Amino acid sequence: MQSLSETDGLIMFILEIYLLFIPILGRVIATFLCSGEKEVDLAVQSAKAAFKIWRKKSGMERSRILLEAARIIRERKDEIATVETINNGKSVFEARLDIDTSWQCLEYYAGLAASMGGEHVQLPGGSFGYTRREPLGVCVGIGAWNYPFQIASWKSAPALACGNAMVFKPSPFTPVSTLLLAEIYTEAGVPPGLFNVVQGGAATGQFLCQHRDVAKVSFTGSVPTGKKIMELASKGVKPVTLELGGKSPLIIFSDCDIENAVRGAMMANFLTQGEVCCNGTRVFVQREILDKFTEEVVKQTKKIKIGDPLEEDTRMGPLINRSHLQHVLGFIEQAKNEGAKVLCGGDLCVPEDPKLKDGYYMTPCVLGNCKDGMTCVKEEIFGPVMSILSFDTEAEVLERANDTNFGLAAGVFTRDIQRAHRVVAELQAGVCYINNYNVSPVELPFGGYKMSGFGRENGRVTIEYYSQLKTICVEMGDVESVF
Ligand SMILES: NC(=O)c1ccc[n+]([C@@H]2O[C@H](COP(=O)([O-])OP(=O)(O)OC[C@H]3O[C@@H](n4cnc5c(N)ncnc54)[C@H](O)[C@@H]3O)[C@@H](O)[C@H]2O)c1
Ligand SMILES: C[N+](C)(C)CCCC=O
Repeated sequence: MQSLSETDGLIMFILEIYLLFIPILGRVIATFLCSGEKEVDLAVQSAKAAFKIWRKKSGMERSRILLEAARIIRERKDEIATVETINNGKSVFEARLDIDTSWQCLEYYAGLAASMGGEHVQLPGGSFGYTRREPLGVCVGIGAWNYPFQIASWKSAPALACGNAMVFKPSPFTPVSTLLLAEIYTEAGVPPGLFNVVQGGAATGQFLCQHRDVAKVSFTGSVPTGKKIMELASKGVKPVTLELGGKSPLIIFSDCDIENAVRGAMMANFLTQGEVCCNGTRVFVQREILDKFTEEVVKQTKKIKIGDPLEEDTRMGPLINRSHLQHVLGFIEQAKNEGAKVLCGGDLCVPEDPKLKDGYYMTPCVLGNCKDGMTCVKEEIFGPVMSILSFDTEAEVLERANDTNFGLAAGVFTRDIQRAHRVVAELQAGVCYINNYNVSPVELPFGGYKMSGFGRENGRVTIEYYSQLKTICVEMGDVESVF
């Protein structure tokens, strides 16, 4: 049974049922049963049975099934995006981009599945050794609510390509779209139970992390929860991947293409209502262009169309829930008290359409006159709030940009190619963008430095996080015993 403290007042746990509120309308659309210890065990056991079949398949066989799943996702893209929008609140325009990076991820790992292998090493006297890259077993994926379908795809695609099974727990705020992914994998031909979904909050997550038949935990969420997951997993000496929060710097030098820098800053702050882990929310602008940049960014921010995210031209929908909305507005109040200036937005927004009156909408906010010590500059807000800071020199901005416990992402806008590479080499962040922000080609690894986590998603390297290496030593002569 879930404890009431986890409900945040939004999803009300009544015995083992919870009520799902949708952000667009601010009302209940469904009820769900939470998975308890028994259901978690059933899911793990069925994944374990499927793993026995799946691990024996060749890479080519796994590849074909993943490609089929990718094809079905592409075919059902609009439907999945609509479900994601209803559940999360992000604009359907953006949700479609999330679905694109999901099927692309499946295609990418389908492409790698057949070429995963070990190496052969010649030893003296004709003896030799070789390595086998083997799956881990039943892996657990635990997701956040901001990119529900994408997170489940980014975790399951490499896991399955490597021959693992996965039990996935989405956030209880966004339980729906992951079920479509499970349905699609089944339709594509994975053995029943290979990708299982359990529903619930912290308690369900804990059962998963503690289960003795779970080989690995891949987690996306906040730093405090990440620490708990690491502690739980350590008891079973299970490897973990942690994709955690951030407070990333975006550095705009005065020699940049200013129109692109403004577009980049908007991409870095306002996707998914600002509820993005890698957002570049500390926008450092070189003093010579501070006024021009700020004026343009405020002008563009005021133009963002807020409203029903299912409408084609809407670019900002509601935040995930009421308590998060209040949390974000609280940061803006505090920023004002600490001396920041609200240049636009930062207010509750009631769209004209009466059916949206109870939704969780706010106007995107740009804060000026920000200083390094302010709370809005130090803490992850996870809402549509951009903090603008000025700087004078490269050395100074690098020091200030790195002065944080987070290290997920960073960006730099400049026309000086030497400076761009010099600066990113010094930035303490797992993902750095030059002259763009928040694009996510699945061919490139994604993940953080410092307290933003470790392990990676996407890219070739992620194979290493979902497999283990076995060494086989083969003797071709007689045993030379020392005894
Ligand atoms: N680095 C990334 O790739 C990435 C991506 C998306 C979101 N995030 C981060 O996620 C956070 C927002 O998401 P959130 O509010 O859903 O995070 P959260 O940490 O509250 O919850 C994440 C998931 O963990 C589960 N959970 C909570 N307590 C648990 C416990 N004790 N044991 C096991 N599972 C538990 C939740 O039910 C949910 O499924 C932000 O900090 C954001 O930066 C990071
Ligand atoms: C697709 N983005 C924008 C890079 C976001 C990745 C997941 C972070 O929350």
